[in-house]
Amino acid sequence: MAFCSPHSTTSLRSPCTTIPNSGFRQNQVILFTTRSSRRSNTRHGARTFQVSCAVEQPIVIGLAADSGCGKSTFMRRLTSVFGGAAEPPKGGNPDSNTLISDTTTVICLDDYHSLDRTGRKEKGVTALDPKANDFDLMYEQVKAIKEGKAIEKPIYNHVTGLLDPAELIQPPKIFVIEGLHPMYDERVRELLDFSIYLDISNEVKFAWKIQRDMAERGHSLESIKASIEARKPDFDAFIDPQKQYADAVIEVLPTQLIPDDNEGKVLRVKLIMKEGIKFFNPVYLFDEGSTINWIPCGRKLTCSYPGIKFSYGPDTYFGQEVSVLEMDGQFDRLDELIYVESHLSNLSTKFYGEVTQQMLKHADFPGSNNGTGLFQTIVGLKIRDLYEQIIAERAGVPAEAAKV
Ligand SMILES: Nc1ncnc2c1ncn2[C@@H]1O[C@H](COP(=O)(O)OP(=O)(O)OP(=O)(O)O)[C@@H](O)[C@H]1O
Ligand SMILES: O=C(CO)[C@H](O)[C@H](O)COP(=O)(O)O
Repeated sequence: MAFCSPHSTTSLRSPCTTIPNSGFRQNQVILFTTRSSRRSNTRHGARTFQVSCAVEQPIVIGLAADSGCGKSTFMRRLTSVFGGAAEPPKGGNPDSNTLISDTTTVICLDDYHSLDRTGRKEKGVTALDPKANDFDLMYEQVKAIKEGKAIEKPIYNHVTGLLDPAELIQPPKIFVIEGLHPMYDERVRELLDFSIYLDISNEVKFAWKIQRDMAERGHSLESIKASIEARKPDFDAFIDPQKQYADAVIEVLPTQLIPDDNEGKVLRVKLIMKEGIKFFNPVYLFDEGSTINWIPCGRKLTCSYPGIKFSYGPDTYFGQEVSVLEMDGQFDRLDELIYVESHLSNLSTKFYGEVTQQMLKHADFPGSNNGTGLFQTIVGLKIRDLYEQIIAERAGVPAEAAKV
């Protein structure tokens, strides 16, 4: 398919020629960004220009969390709810951080690091520091995607620690920005149709990091501790405060079912859902708005020590009204989750048992036997529902007609 002529003559990667299998439609707006220097650890000459005029307007979802806190796992669950597998852009940089499926494109905001690894070291800043990130470009490009324009997004290469040449990102139906700062910059925050924060307590983060970085990456216990400690001041200053802006927060804490537990294997997980968000109806247990404690273990749910406890009720979070659903403990048999599912309402499922089916499908993902997997799956379903309602509203048709 051929592109129209750009309004600017900046030298680009074939902006006006045929790109096979690009999926571009005629009359689509394409916003390109170029940078004159790739080697530099700061960005120079970033520019954008428009090619023609256009069409589809994606919904934009923000997912914030610290590194190693389950963003990728969550994204795999979300993509699966829409069907189809998510893959890096075909034929592109093998170290791309982007994942594309039929419906969703997930970009990692690490790609907006303005300082590479050496640059951060020289300046004595961490990747969590806003000074190491280009929020102007992030805003400009998320806005462009939201307007249905394609972008040339930079790539931060986690293997080399360098800023790689940009990759072409086309507007999908659902555009997810995941990373350290999706809700940090007010301009970017305003573009989000829905936002999620994964709030992993220090104890649990430490346990997960040890599990991954010691077992899979050969790091020592001391180096893991040191890395967590080194990040903590900037995490507290720049990442953690974003949770007040999230429409849904998944908070992961040590269990209260085992006194003084320090293993971090059994988890207490809270799904904190803001009230009054358009197209988002919080999930509830038994009776909307009531306060409920429920121990489902018994004839219909097999539970070994320490058991499972659910709680649900209204609360406030950063001064805002929320509903909180909590699960402490873990499932012995995932197929029995259907019993729990049948007591939850407003799940936005398309058929009875869809939550259980999704969980069984990804039983090998981290957290599938506890509230992290359950609540990530539920939030995935809520995002699908939100998308369908937004599309229906735009088209002026009933939500049923916009089902994916
Ligand atoms: N729900 C969970 N239960 C137990 N462990 C988990 C869970 N989620 C993530 N982990 C652990 O944390 C590791 C990192 O998870 P994941 O890759 O999803 O996080 P991430 O935020 O995308 O990380 P990064 O930003 O470093 O790429 C996993 O390999 C696993 O060890
Ligand atoms: O906080 C992070 C988000 O993933 C990373 O540490 C940051 O992107 C820097 O990456 P690297 O350690 O590969 O240089």
